Amino acid sequence: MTKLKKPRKIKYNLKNERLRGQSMDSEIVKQQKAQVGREAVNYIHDGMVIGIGSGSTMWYLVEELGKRVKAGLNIIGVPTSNFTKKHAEKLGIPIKDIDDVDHIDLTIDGADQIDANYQGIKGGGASHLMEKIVATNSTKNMWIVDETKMVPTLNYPVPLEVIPYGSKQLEKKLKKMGLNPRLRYKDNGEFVRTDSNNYIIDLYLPHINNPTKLAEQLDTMVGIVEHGLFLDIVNTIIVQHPDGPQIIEAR
Ligand SMILES: O=C(CO)[C@H](O)[C@H](O)COP(=O)(O)O
Repeated sequence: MTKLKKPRKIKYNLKNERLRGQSMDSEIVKQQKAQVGREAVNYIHDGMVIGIGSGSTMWYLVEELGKRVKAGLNIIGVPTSNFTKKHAEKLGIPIKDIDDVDHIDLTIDGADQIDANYQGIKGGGASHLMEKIVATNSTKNMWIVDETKMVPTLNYPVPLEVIPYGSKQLEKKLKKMGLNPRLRYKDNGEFVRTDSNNYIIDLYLPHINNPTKLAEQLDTMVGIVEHGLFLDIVNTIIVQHPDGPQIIEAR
C-alpha cells in the first residue's frame, strides 16, 4: 500500500511572513498540531457522523482516527477535500459523500486564524468552499489549532475561491476597493486550482476589524464562489499550548 504524504501547504507567490506553510512551521508548532490532532479524536464516539476537515493539523487527527477505527470505533466520515477523502479511505475510515448522509453530528477542522470573538479565517489550503459546506451542514463545529493561530484581530490573508472566467477583472475590482488581492500561484507559475477546479485570490489586509462587513461585501460580488471568513460557525475550539490543551466553548 502506498503511503500518503503529509500535505505541504501551498506556497504563495508573495513573500509574507504571516503565511504559515507547513514547511515554515517551527518544531513547536508542528508538535502542537500533532498533539491537538490526536487529542480531538477523543470527541469522536461510536455511531457519529463526522465532518473531517483538511490541512496539516487534521492530518494527525485522521491518522489517529484510522487507528481507532481499526480498533473497532464505528463512525462515518464526511471529508472536506479530495486529499482528506483519499487519506481517510487509505486508513480504512468509512467515508460518505455529504449528499449521502442525513446529518453530520460534528465537524472537526483546522483554521488559519481565530480572533477574540472566535471568528475565523480558513482556506490557507484552498479547501474552504467544501469546508464551509460541510461546516454549515453540521450540528456542531470544532476547530483544532496550535496557539499561534489565536489573535486579537484577524490579519491573515482571506482566501476567495473564484471562477476562473474573468478572475483577472475580479482581481482589478478588488484592488480598486483597496482589498489588496493577489491571485494564488503554485511554485511552477500555474494557478492554484481548488478541488472544484476554481482559482484562489487572497486578500492581504493588515487588520480585519469588522469581518462581518467584509463578508457582506464579498458575498455580493459576482465571480466569488465563497470566501474564507467563517463567522459565527465554531462551537468549540481546542487550542494547544506547550503545557496542554485549552478548551474554549465559543457559542
Ligand atoms: O482551512 C484550511 C484548509 O483550507 C485549514 O484548516 C487551515 O489552512 C489550517 O491548516 P493547517 O492545519 O495546515 O495549519
